[in-house]
Amino acid sequence: MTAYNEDSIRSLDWKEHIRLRPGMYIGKLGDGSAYDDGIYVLLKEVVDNSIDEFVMGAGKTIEITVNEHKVSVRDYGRGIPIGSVVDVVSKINTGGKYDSKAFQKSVGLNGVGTKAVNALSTSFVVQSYRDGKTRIAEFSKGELVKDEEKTTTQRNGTAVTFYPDDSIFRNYHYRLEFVENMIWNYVFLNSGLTVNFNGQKFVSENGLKDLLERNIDTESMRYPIIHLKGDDIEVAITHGQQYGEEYYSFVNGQHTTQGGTHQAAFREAVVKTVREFYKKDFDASDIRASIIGAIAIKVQEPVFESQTKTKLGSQNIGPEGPTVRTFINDFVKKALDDYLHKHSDTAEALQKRILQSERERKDIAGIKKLANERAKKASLHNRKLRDCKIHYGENHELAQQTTLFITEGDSASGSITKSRDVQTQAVFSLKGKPLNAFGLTKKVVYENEEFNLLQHALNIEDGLDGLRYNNIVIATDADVDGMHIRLLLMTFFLQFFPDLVKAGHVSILQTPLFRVRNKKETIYCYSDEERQRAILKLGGKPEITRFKGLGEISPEEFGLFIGKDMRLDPVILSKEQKIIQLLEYYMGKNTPDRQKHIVNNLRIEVDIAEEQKIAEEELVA
Ligand SMILES: Nc1ncnc2c1ncn2[C@@H]1O[C@H](COP(=O)(O)OP(=O)(O)OP(=O)(O)O)[C@@H](O)[C@H]1O
Repeated sequence: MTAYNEDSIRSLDWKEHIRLRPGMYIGKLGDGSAYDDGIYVLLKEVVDNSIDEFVMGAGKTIEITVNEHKVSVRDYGRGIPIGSVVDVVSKINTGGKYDSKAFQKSVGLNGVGTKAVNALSTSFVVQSYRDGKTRIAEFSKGELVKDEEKTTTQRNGTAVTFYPDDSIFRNYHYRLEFVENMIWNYVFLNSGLTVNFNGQKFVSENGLKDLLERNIDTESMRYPIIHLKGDDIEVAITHGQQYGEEYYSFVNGQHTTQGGTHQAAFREAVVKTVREFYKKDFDASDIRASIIGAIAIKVQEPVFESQTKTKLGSQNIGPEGPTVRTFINDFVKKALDDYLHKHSDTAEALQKRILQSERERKDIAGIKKLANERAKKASLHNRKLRDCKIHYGENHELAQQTTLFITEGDSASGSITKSRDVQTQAVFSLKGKPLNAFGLTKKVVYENEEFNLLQHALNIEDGLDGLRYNNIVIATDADVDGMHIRLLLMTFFLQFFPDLVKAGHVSILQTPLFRVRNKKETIYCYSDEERQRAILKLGGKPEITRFKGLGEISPEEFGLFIGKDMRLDPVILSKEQKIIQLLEYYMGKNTPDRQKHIVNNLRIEVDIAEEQKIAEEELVA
């Protein structure tokens, strides 16, 4: 046993602590391929401060520039008081928001945000402009390297520029699609605010109504968006054509991607109000089918269930307020009921939609029952699924990391099974190519054994609430067959579970194309460019191996690619994307260049194009 005495006791200074336990401050590390990776939290911590200035009535415009590795934010707020510029970003629990009433409905008043960004950046520069004076302070990993004060003619405000530390965020790069989404959410939730992001102007007049319009296929809407606003609450609702429900929820401007008490109350309140309005005891699932809703509320001292603040746990609106549930229910009941009374066309369309869902549900009730019995039996000895121990949604610090790999072929699934982390990583093995689900109805999800078991493994039959894994990772070979399986799986998800894709749960596993090594070092390369860099780096004549399929990679080696340095390519739907058209285009029967289309629209162009090229070369050879 090692000695335990005074010398064993250490006291970390603030930056050491943040760098030792970054997860405590900013959640997941990761390379930026998931929307909830830490590098986006860094960005948010800085922008949130500028938003607070806007909320205080200072500075209607915020300028944000993000490239793959660097973030700059300039606001025209009041500017950090010149004498405090260094302290507010480098002394823990230092801030100007503790006593202010104006900030009571903010997401965090801990005085921690910028310090975390500072400590986790190789370079962090903060500059305040205030009444003719400016002070600029520069840090590296939290260490002050420069501090200068001079006069200025620039407008008041604050500018922050930082580069996340790539020894902590390995191989990271900002995905601009994710950042763009964040920016949109900021402007939807702050009317009157203009954000200039990478030279483009973002502004919203109609808040959550604009949000829904941006996120859904407006042509498929069953009736015009219902948009209701009250004190500290705003909601928007419509019904589309897609399977599943889709919600966007916010608390004090924070996007609660995992929902929470407010979202649950909203779902409940809509059902209740609708039933009362039509005086019919509709099945809740028929009212909710294809619903697309958004809700934003303000709460005093909100309580979150996770440290990344993605799930609201608050039971009450504030220390003296009503419960979240009562508050939302009262508002929806009155406002939605009023609205339906005043808009009979909408009321009619809504009822029609509910009745249609009811018919569809009854149509497949028989087969559903059978399939569920089958799945129950199968899950007792479900050979397709090798489960992990922890699941998403459980109150466990590793719940965010839960991952289901969907693989094809015995060798690949064997490798993953052997090298995975049994705590958080599960494997679902497909037997050959899945069915092309394009154009089929939900019935097939029950009829087709593979789909049925997959649906049960994920536990998403009745919506995403019970989802068992945060990340659903398609892990197929990078050849033509593997690509085809990928497309088929994406078709399945896009068609029947678009909410899963939109919520950012689905991605594709990148595996290295090459291994470059000498006696001392091994570098795995995911592109030709990386291979060239590796050869330069190692010098001499390193050994170069091309990996052709997942099956060729040994389990030991595979462990490296699904561990800490796992690279994922998220499946992202862009705003212009209409799922139905998209599927028609590339999974329909008569479209010769559909592959090109999916490539562009799913934003994984580089990889597919590259893999396609390689696969074609291989076929020729
Ligand atoms: N853009 C800004 N304009 C004006 N003041 C700022 C700006 N950015 C930071 N500050 C000041 O620095 C303080 C510390 O900011 P920091 O982000 O570290 O913590 P916080 O916002 O107080 O709390 P949280 O931990 O929730 O982020 C703020 O309270 C504010 O007084």
